Amino acid sequence: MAIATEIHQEEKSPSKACNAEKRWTLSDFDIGKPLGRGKFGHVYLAREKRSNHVVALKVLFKTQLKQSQVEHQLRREVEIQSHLRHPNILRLYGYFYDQSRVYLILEYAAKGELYKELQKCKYFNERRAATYIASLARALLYLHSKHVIHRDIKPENLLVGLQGEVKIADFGWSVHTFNRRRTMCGTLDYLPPEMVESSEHDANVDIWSLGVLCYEFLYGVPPFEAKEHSDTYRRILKVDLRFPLKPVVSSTAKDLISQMLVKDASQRLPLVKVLEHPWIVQNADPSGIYRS
Ligand SMILES: Nc1ncnc2c1ncn2[C@@H]1O[C@H](COP(=O)(O)OP(=O)(O)OP(=O)(O)O)[C@@H](O)[C@H]1O
Repeated sequence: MAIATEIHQEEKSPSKACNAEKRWTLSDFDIGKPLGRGKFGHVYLAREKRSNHVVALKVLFKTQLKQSQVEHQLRREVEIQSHLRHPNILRLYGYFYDQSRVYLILEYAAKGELYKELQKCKYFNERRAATYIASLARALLYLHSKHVIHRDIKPENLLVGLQGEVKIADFGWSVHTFNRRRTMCGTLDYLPPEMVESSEHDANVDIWSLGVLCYEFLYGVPPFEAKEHSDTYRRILKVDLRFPLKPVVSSTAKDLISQMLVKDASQRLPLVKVLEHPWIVQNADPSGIYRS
């Protein structure tokens, strides 16, 4: 399957192909219905005219990007995401811009946002949660092999493809790194202890977030939720992990969560072991697609 970036690249000489993304313009697309809006702009369903490929076109306003000083972050996001190729990572095919806007050409995730599904169901059954967690563990393994740490895994950043496959969609906080990082970022509920303490962190931060996500999938709320931010921080630092009686969750699932939510980052269950954990083996659909 090839969107026109790839088709164009094949048609052009190699030197021109290097700049393939820069040659897109709005007139290359038929614009369809709005898919949603974010902080910095709108997302539309669109079709690339030459290839007929359906995509999601994200339109960002330069003034808003400048005001919020996120141009650097966006550039990093585009640079990282455009090089990734994995079934559980949303493709970024290319980008272009005009005087007032930046356009991102994204893979279309037909089933929309995962957190809406979670809100609808309140919590997922174990087969569904395990299928998503296994897919995400595979996607994170791939990212880490490319020295990319995501740092912001949470339901709001996950989309669902046509077949029901989960896709990591937002790379705003990701970093390409060979070193250990010391930057403070991410959303409170999913912050690992070493990031709360602003100390050095590495790819193991994503294992922590996967543990938080697994808990939220199964219980419908994140594990360290509290009314005050300071209390959430305190609960994270203590790893104040409690499993409610309802909904009923298997002890193997709780075992996996407990092995991912470990304060010492180096002691968290490695992603390869997550995939071998009995709860994943027994519950995850190997196809990565949850069928209700
Ligand atoms: N590739 C996509 N396929 C399908 N729907 C999408 C896609 N990208 C975005 N959307 C929809 O458009 C909405 C807005 O997306 P966008 O990424 O701009 O904002 P956001 O991630 O929700 O918020 P923020 O601006 O805080 O990052 C999403 O919530 C989703 O419903």
